[in-house]
This record gives sequence, C-alpha cells and structure tokens, in this order.
Amino acid sequence: MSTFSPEIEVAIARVRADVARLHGELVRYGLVVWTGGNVSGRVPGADLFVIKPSGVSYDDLAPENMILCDLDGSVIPGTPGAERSPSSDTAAHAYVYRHMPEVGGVVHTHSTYAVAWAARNEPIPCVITAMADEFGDAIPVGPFAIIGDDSIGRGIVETLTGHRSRAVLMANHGPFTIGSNAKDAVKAAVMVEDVARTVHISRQLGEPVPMPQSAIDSLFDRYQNVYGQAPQGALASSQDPGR
Ligand SMILES: O=C(CO)[C@@H](O)[C@H](O)COP(=O)(O)O
Repeated sequence: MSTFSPEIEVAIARVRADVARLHGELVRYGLVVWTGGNVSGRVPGADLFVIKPSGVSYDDLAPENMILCDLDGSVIPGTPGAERSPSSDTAAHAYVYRHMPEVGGVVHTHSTYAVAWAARNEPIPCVITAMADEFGDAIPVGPFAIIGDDSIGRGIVETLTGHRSRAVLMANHGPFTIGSNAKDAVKAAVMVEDVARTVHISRQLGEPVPMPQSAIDSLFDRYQNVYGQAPQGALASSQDPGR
C-alpha cells in the first residue's frame, strides 16, 4: 500500500475528481463514441498522474475508479481503481509527462473531423482567427504509431516540442492534445475538432485564403496574454487544476 503526504493525497483527490468529470466533457461536446478516448491529469507536486480505466463506459467513470500511475505508466498498487487495467494509451500519456514537464494534462479522442484529417495525414492549415488564437499555427501531423507502448508518446513529443500547437493529429489515428492541466487539454480537444470541421467545410466551398504570418502571430499573442478575465498564458503556465 503506497502512502503519500497529506498534501499529495489532497492533490491526488482533486485530480481524480477533475479527470473523472472531464470525461463527461468529451461526451458533451460529441468528441467520443462508446469508450474511445481518454483524459489524464498530472498530480501537481508529485511524479504521478491519473488516467481512466480502459474500455469502461463513460457513465461509470468516477473519482474512485480513476487510476493512479507513476511517470513510467505503472499503476500504483493498492490505490483506488488499481485493480483495473488503465487506458491503452497510458504509456503514451506517461511519455509526454516525462518529457514535457510543462504539460499537466493529456487528452485523446476520436472526434470525427480531426480523425478525418488524420486519416489523410494532412495538417490543418491555420486559416481562421479562432485557430490562430488557440493554436497559433497549423495543427501538425505526427507519425503513424502503434497503440499500447510509448510510440504514440514519442510521436507527440517529437511533433509538439517547440510548436505552438497544443494538438497533434497522429497519422491514421486521431488527435492528441496537451495542456497546462487536464481541463486545458480538454479545451484543446474541443477546439481542434471545431477548427477541423470548419476548415473542412471551407474547403468544400473553395480554397481557404491563407492569413499573413504577422496576423497569426498577433492573434496568438493577444489570445494567450490579453483575452478573457486573466491571461491564458499558453502552456508555460502553472499546473494548478483549472476549475
Ligand atoms: O484509440 C485508442 C487507442 O489509442 C483508445 O483511445 C481507445 O479507443 C480507448 O482506449 P481506452 O482509453 O478505453 O483504453
């Protein structure tokens, strides 16, 4: 039985609650069917993260059946939920947490339009202001990678390191998003599907018109640093649970 300090136990409980609740957002925004897709969140102050069990109905997800893992993706024995197998993408999420310390949340979905772009191995061009705001660039395509080991994680890290985008379309698979916490990564998953749909529809009408790079830069800077009630701060910001 693992024991943690009272402060870490509080942080674990908060991330368990956040990660369980945020899976409902994937359903609410129509990003998943059946049990496809997963959310994880890093535990602030510890080399731990929380992820869902594999293949369990979204209706049955609750804080006590979320699974606590170390940053190698190993389940922490004796903790609530540890009797079940974690998400098939656990090794991928763990790889991202190990190699991108600024990341506090990782999300994968099979959202329709983003997967359609991934199936064509085609980046989504940055041709609308909402996309410049949120992603500051095209949504890149990552390599084709086998499910189950850390190949997907390596592809995510290779593709997104040094890139403004918090979303990558893994070839022939679908979107993976990162964020400063689990909620931020879910937001990126919602937004990547929205821009994938809009740019797809635009292309049915003709060729989308590129935006000047200076406009993209300026929009990204405004949205990350000025928009809303407090600066969003891109990905360099804290890993506090954003509730
Ligand atoms: O596409 C994949 C595998 O990458 C998964 O997203 C599954 O569709 C859902 O897997 P679990 O998280 O339930 O294991």
